[in-house]
Amino acid sequence: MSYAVKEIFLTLQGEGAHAGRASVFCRFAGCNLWSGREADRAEATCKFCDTDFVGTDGTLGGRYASAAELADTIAAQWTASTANRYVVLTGGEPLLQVDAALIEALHARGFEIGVETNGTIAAPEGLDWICVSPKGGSELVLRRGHELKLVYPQALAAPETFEGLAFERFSLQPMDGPEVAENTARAIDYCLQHPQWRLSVQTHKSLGIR
Ligand SMILES: C[S@@+](CC[C@H](N)C(=O)[O-])C[C@H]1O[C@@H](n2cnc3c(N)ncnc32)[C@H](O)[C@@H]1O
Ligand SMILES: Nc1nc2[nH]cc(C(=O)O)c2c(=O)[nH]1
Ligand code: SF4
Ligand SMILES: [Mg+2]
Repeated sequence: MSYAVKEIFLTLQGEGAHAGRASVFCRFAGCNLWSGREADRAEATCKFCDTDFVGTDGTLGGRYASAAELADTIAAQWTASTANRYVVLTGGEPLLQVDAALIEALHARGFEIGVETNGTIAAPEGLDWICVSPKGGSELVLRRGHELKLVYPQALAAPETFEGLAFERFSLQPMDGPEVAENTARAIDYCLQHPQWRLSVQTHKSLGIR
């Protein structure tokens, strides 16, 4: 299988339970909940996306012909010693493309594998940290995992809907956009009143890193 990748870069995980962790990000092209074109945003299932995942024109973007080729490119971005290697597979929607061959190739190179997913597609075996971020109006297929990270507020996805699911960690992430200040205040209030949830701020944005 070949892989369509938008960009690959080394940064700190900015969000959720692993915030602050050195990570190679592999952003796959394409998503099943939005075309990525502004003209289609109003009709998309997911309308608030903060990411350009269209095409393969980003840093180290391209079509990778094999799992080994993609895993080698990811490994080449890791500048530290081989200890604590961590890769975050994101997108776009990574589970449209991530398969057993890629998981095996990344593990063989010493990586722990995290994934950021919208939860609408079943996950292959072997992922080390599955972070599910449900989108109102879509069907949630991944109903257990390591982290559930809800962008807040969403009209069709109240936190109460998810609080009984089998996740180790529940993160509430203020929706970025024109109302981020108000969304952040509301998320803080929600976490104070519902301590099952922990606030996830997008630290990379305030730090000015990718
Ligand atoms: C760009 S998505 C890619 C992975 C996957 N498609 C998903 O939605 O989880 C990465 C993360 O950014 C979050 N996100 C996207 N747009 C956001 C926004 N405007 N404000 C806050 N978080 C956002 C998503 O919910 C997800 O947790
Ligand atoms: N630093 C940083 N952390 C992130 N965590 C999740 C991201 C994503 O777009 O999936 C992201 C991202 O784009 N940058
Ligand atoms: S599901 Fe993820 S990648 Fe797709 S449009 Fe929504 S936030 Fe963006
Ligand atoms: Mg992002």
